[in-house]
Formats: sequence, C-alpha cells, structure tokens
Amino acid sequence: MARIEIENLDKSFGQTQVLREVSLSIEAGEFVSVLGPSGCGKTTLLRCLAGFEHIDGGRIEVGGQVVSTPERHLPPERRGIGVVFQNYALWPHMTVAKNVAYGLKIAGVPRSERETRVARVLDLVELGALAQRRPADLSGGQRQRVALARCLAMESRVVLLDEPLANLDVHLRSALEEEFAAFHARSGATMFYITHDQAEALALADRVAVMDRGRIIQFDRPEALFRQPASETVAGFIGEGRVIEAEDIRPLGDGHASASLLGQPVRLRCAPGQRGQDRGRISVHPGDLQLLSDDLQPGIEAHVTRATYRGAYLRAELAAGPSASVPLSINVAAPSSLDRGQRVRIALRDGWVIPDPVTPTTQP
Ligand SMILES: Nc1ncnc2c1ncn2[C@@H]1O[C@H](COP(=O)(O)OP(=O)(O)OP(=O)(O)O)[C@@H](O)[C@H]1O
Repeated sequence: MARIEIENLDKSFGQTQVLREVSLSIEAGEFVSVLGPSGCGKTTLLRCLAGFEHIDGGRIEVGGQVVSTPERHLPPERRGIGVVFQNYALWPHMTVAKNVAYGLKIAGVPRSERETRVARVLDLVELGALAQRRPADLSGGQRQRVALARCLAMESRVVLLDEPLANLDVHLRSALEEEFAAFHARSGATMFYITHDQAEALALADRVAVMDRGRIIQFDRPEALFRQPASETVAGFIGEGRVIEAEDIRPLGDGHASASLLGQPVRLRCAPGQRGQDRGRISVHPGDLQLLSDDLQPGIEAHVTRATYRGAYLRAELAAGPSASVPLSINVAAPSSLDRGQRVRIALRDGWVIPDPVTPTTQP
C-alpha cells in the first residue's frame, strides 16, 4: 500500500484544459472513488496517475516517490500500480493463468515462483478451476476477476479501477462490489476507483472525490457528501438531493439554524461558520420529508405530480409552494397509495443549509 499525493495537477489536450489544479491526498490503504459526470476528466486523472499521460503542471507522488511533474515522468511499469479497465484488457490468446502470470514474467519473477503465485491468487478469486480457459470462454464477471487476480499477483501497492462494472448486469455488479471490498481488505492496496454511478461510489469508498469540469469540487466521506454537501452541484448530484430556497436563515450556534420554508418554520443543520441569510439554498432528500395525516398539524401544502412504485416504498414527486413552483420528492412506506393530482401536506424533518462560497466547508 502507498500514499498518493496529487498537487495542483493541470492537464490539457491541445487547447482544451481537461484537469484544473486537481489536488488530492489519499492515505495508504484508503479506498477512494472519483465520481463525476461523463467528460469531467475522471479517466484522464486515472491515466495521469498510472503514467499513461504526461502532465502539464503540478506533481504526483506515490509512496513518497515523485512519479510525475512536467519535467519528470516515471513510466507506468515502474510505478507499482495495477490497473483494471472497463474492457478488462486481457490477452485473448492466453489462458487465464498465462494472463495472470504475464506481468510477473515481464518483471523477471522465476517460473516456479510465478506458478505458485498464480495458483494462489486464482484460488483467492475462485478461478482456480478455470485456469486453463481463454477469456472468450469466461463471463464478464469472471474476466473482471482475472483482471483483479493480475493486480493481486503483482502485489500492486496501488490499484486503479476505471468503471470496472460499467458493462455488467445488476446482479453481477453487486457480487463484484463485494469482490472489490474483499480484494481491498485482503491486499491492503490503496484503491482509486472511477465511476459515474454514485451508489457504487458511496457504497465502496472510504472517501469520494466529486469532480466537475476538470476540478475536484468536494472530497469527503460518503455520509458527509450526503448530509453536508459543500455546494449546490454536489447537493443535486448525491442521493437524489433537491436544492430549494429557504428564507430567513438564522444560525442558532449549535450546528442548526431556524428558517422559513414556504411559510412554515423549519429547523435545519448548517456549517459552524454559517452566516445569517435572508435567502439561501438548502439541500433536501426524499427521506427528509414526512407526509402529514393530521389536518391540524402545520405543514407545507403540495400536490402529487407523479407516484412510482419502488417495492418497499412509494416515491412521489410533489409540487409545492405558490404556483406549484417548488419540486420535492418524498418516500412513503408501502402499502399506501398516492395518486397524481392528490393534495397532501408535508413536514420537513431535516435539511442542510448549503454554505455560500465564503463559508468554510466541512472536512474530516
Ligand atoms: N487523448 C485525448 N485527446 C483529446 N481530448 C481528450 C483525450 N482524452 C480525453 N479527452 C477529452 O477530455 C475530456 C475528459 O475526458 P475523460 O475521458 O477524462 O472524461 P471522463 O470523466 O472519464 O468521462 P466518461 O465518464 O465519459 O468516461 C473530454 O472532453 C474528452 O473528450
């Protein structure tokens, strides 16, 4: 395992700047996901770290060794980094065992040790029985496990994964999520996992770096991204969050603030440095809202614009406020029914005041 330090990394292709002042400090043995929309620069960041791209500015250190600056570039094979690609990058003409052994052979590991290591790692990923098959005769999940076995065999101190589950069906995805977690526990490797699927990122990672247009906009624990998003972009991106406007936000000094939402008094969480605001943006998740059954309780008036059956609960989209201009989502425990057009009253049980840019954001 090895610590990764990325400092002020810049990368352009021609006139297009793809990475802008990217800085990340990743602990040795940490599992970090990089999450962001298509085209935001995730793969480019991974390729810079792996050594497949030269960088234009900043520096990258792995395990205390400088591996990239604009003047210095350590080639990929000397970085001690394993990479698992979306398309597995297996040699089609080689058997599973030979695919796993190939890197060891290039590294000059003697044949007998190679064979012992390959047999051990194939057993670990439960592919021992398929050692003599070729990749074409394996399922997508089995191919992914061959790619992981290769990293285990090389004893990579850092493993980079580029959307490794993107081509797989939903059952295999959850089985392989467990596989990655087990691999991480077994190997102790520092993991750098790129995805545009937030559920995957939040489930697997110790910390998640959220990227947008070439920048890291928040690097935090999954629950902090969910509960204390540092910006509207993160709030709207994570956990089906809605960003809505509240009025008369007054910090109470205990990590909470009083505010008014659509004319109703509400209590919100806020950052320690939050200032009072006449108007501000807040982050609300479906689980933060409650349907009121009692007409006597004060609540926010809304009507249902859409209701979707989700198994254990019903998801309803609501329109609230004057001229039904505030969209909200709520989860209602099944069995219950809500129909389109139905009028409801709701209460806000939790919400987060999104810090304005001058308010310090939370970091672990
Ligand atoms: N070799 C290249 N030459 C020119 N432009 C490139 C090159 N590689 C990537 N880009 C551009 O850089 C931007 C970031 O691409 P990148 O593949 O890093 O994004 P991404 O976040 O991984 O996207 P996706 O999730 O779709 O894979 C895109 O606009 C892409 O077109």
